[in-house]
Parts: sequence; C-alpha cells; structure tokens
Amino acid sequence: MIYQFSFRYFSQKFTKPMITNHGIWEIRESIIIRLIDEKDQITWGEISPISWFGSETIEQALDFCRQLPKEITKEIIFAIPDKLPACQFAFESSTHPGGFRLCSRVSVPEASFQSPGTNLTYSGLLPAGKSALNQWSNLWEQGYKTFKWKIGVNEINQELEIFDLLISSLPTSAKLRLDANGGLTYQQAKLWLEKCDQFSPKIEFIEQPLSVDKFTEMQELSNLYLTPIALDESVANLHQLESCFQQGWRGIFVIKPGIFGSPSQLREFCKQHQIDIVFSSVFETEIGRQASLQLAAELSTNNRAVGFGINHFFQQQEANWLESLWKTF
Ligand SMILES: O=C(O)CCC(=O)c1ccccc1C(=O)O
Ligand SMILES: [Mg+2]
Repeated sequence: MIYQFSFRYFSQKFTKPMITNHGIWEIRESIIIRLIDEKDQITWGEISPISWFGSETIEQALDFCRQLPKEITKEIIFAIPDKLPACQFAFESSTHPGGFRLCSRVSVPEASFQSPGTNLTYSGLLPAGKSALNQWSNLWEQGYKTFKWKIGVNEINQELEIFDLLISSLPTSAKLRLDANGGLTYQQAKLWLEKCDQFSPKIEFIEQPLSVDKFTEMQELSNLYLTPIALDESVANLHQLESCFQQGWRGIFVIKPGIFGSPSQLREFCKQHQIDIVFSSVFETEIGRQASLQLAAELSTNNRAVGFGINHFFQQQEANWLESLWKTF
C-alpha cells in the first residue's frame, strides 16, 4: 500500500496554563499528518511530543516529516526510529484499522463518557494549587468521580494544607490521584505517603513522586506504604517500560500512548505481561485522543479511570478546523 503523505503544524493555547513541577506550559504544539491510500481513503494521525518527558522535540518531529517523501509505505512507517516515539505513534495509528477518519464532527463535547463500544471511565485533571478547591465541583457535575491534582509545584506545607481542604470537601465516593511529576525529595514523598495512608483507599495513587533516576527509592516507598505508587516519567516509552518491569516494578504504570512509541509494540508487551495500567493524555487533539482511547479500551486493566479528562484545558475546536488547517500552507 502506498500513501500520499502531507502534514501541518498546529498549535493551541491552553485556557489556563498547565503547571507542573517541570514548569509552566502555555501552548500545545502538534503536527497533524494525513495519509491517502490507493483507494482514496483518508486517515489522520497526530504527533504531539513532550520533550521534557523524554520524547523528541516538535522541531525534531517537523524535521522528520519534512525529509519524508510525498509517497510513503508501511515499510517506512515501521522503520521510524525509537528516538521519535511521538512520530511512531502518529504514523502507525493512522494506518491502523479504525484509524481516525473524518466521520462526524471532529471535536466532541466535553467528556464523551460513552465512546461507542467502550465503557471507559475518566479522571478529571484539576489545576495545580488552591484553584483545585473551586474546580472539582464543575468536573463532578460533568460526571467525573476520579480527580488528579498536581503536587510538588508549591511549598509542601502549603500543598498539604490545600490537600486537607480538598479531601474534606470531596464527596465520599470520589477518588483522588496525586501527581508530583518527579518533584519530591525522598523525605517529602514519605510525608505525602503517610498523609495519604490516613485516607486510604481514597487516594488511588501517587504518581511519579521522585525523579526518574530514583527507581530503587520508589520501589522502597511502594513497600513501606499502603497508598500505591504509579510510575509515569519513568515509563515514558517502551524501552523504559521494559527496563522498569525487568527490575521488578509491579505497581502501577502510567502510559501516554501519544509519546510512548509504536502501538503494536505496546499491544505485544501487554499480551506478554499482565501489568496494571493507567492510560493518560498528552493534551492531544481529537485525532490523537481517539487513537489513544482505542488502545486504552483494548488494554486497560483493573478498571482504572483514564487520564483524558482534560478538555477543559482547551477552547472547543471549530467543527471544520481540520479542513481549514489543510487550506493553509
Ligand atoms: O493523566 C492525566 O490524568 C492527565 C494528563 C497529565 O497529567 C499529563 C499531561 C501532559 C503531560 C504530563 C502529564 C502528567 O501526567 O504528568
Ligand atoms: Mg504524571
């Protein structure tokens, strides 16, 4: 099969900047790719790198797209090097059966809770800091029962105080995930875990408490406390996932399909090993989102809510944004 290949740069400003321990993120830069096969079928893919997570940069992805011929094959797609994981995801998922087509509207209203044929539940992302306190109820009204709050952003005592308020205001049936983005010290992580254990099992897990180089310490912490630990930055791509699994990690793995790399290799890994996975967004458009959610529906385990409750970080797209994008050069 030969595909006609074209691509466009696309950027979106967050309605509120995304604040994590890595810093402030204001604009989501992506590349949308379009493939047209010999039967004139059009499919789409999305490259949305996060270089601070270890993926390629947007410039590297653009360079890759620019050097590709106008006609490409599956051989070319399956030969994309592992150092371009967001590109691997985009090209492979656009040729996968069920790859994104422009069937109905491109942008789907907030929290499409019943994606056809799946019964995924969603985790809603709260803003960092004390704004979480007046934001969770909007999400609750939209049907979210699981929330994620960023920690390791402000001073720890201040965050622990906000945490107390948040925990006491959340409904009994709500669950909370904390995401430190690798920003805690070992002592701070212990403080947080002790705190979380007091509310167990309301705190579903703490995500990436320590930096990627602190694997042994995180393994130690996972043995010391009830509250589970989820690896995220530590397992950003297949190579890292394999390495953490080989080293004996049997806690939770957060997988962001958009930067993880080849979806078929992820499917293969999941067939070989029963792992506890939480799927998570990279702030992709509807194109990457659909491909990622399809993987999540296939591979999710233990009924973990998927971390795709992020639409409130973007303005809703015009229905014809994709068509309009292709009219630009
Ligand atoms: O996982 C979620 O619930 C939302 C997505 C999310 O938090 C995220 C989105 C982009 C980059 C990094 C992260 C993260 O999990 O650290
Ligand atoms: Mg995370």
